[in-house]
Amino acid sequence: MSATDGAGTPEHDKDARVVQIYPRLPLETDAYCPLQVSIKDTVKTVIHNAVVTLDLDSSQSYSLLEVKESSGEETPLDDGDRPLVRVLRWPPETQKWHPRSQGYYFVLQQSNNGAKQVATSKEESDDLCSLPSVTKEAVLEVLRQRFHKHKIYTYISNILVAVNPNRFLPLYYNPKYVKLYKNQPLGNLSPHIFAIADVAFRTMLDRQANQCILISGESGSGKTESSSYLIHCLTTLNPGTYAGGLERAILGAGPVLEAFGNAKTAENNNSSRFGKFIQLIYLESGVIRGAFVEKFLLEKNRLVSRAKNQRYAILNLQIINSDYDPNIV
Ligand SMILES: Nc1ncnc2c1ncn2[C@@H]1O[C@H](COP(=O)(O)OP(=O)(O)OP(=O)(O)O)[C@@H](O)[C@H]1O
Repeated sequence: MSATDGAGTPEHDKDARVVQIYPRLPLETDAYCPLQVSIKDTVKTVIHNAVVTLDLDSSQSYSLLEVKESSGEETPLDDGDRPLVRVLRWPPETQKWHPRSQGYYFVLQQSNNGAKQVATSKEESDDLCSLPSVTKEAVLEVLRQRFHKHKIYTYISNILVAVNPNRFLPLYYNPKYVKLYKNQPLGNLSPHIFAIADVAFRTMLDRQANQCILISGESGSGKTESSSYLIHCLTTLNPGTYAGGLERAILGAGPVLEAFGNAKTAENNNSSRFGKFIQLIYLESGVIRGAFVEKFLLEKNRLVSRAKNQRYAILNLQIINSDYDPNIV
């Protein structure tokens, strides 16, 4: 087996298949590694085989990410996961060789490449309150240095500052971090949005009192994205909650609201032109019963008119650009 430029169409026998693994190395390359994988092979075995096949530095550690959609969302796999089991859940046409542009492949990434280094140990700069002098320059410099180390979160006491990375950092949001931050006092580990969710959840249970998380920032800073991560964490903290379904239902309401209330702006391609108040309703035991999403301050004028260099709301724009006949409805 060897790394190829992806032109070949590997064969497979009935007990094993050839899966497409694309290495993400410090030097960008189009090479890929077609690897024969059996149903029993774990991620650890597959990584080992890929590293040998691609002649990579075996003293480094690597991780394997599953990419399903062509949009490129990457799911980090655990060492014990079995890649072929995942492949068998993909559409049949993607289970044999197909162009990378269609999605459905694996990425092999060096663990120190990007967000794998979500160091969970504490650092002095984790909390801006510990700076010897708190000036605007010092604060910005610390945030900048942390950002370059892929540390997008920083505390100011019990406030979390999130810097928008403008790209998906898969390993930052690995489900294992929900478990890691569970029942940890704030500040015990490196700053993370899951720590905020966990503290709110625990305080609600301990005090049997409502808790509120306020997300604020300028347009495009990542408020909507952060609220999704919070909901993901809050719906998975209690094992009694059927997390997947509820999380899907709450987050699934987002695109519908966004069709009416979002518009492309200079700052954000999908800017929310309304505020959102999301309530998660819990039983005393901490099991979620449901959720309310309330909208406020909708920029209604965008539905009927637009200022210079501004766009209509997404749905209006689609209606305007389509062959839609208003007499039909
Ligand atoms: N934590 C994150 N990880 C990866 N990408 C992010 C993150 N936060 C924000 N982004 C990126 O930045 C874009 C803008 O973020 P988002 O829509 O959440 O901003 P916002 O503060 O809600 O903006 P607005 O106020 O205009 O609605 C997102 O579409 C996403 O691509």
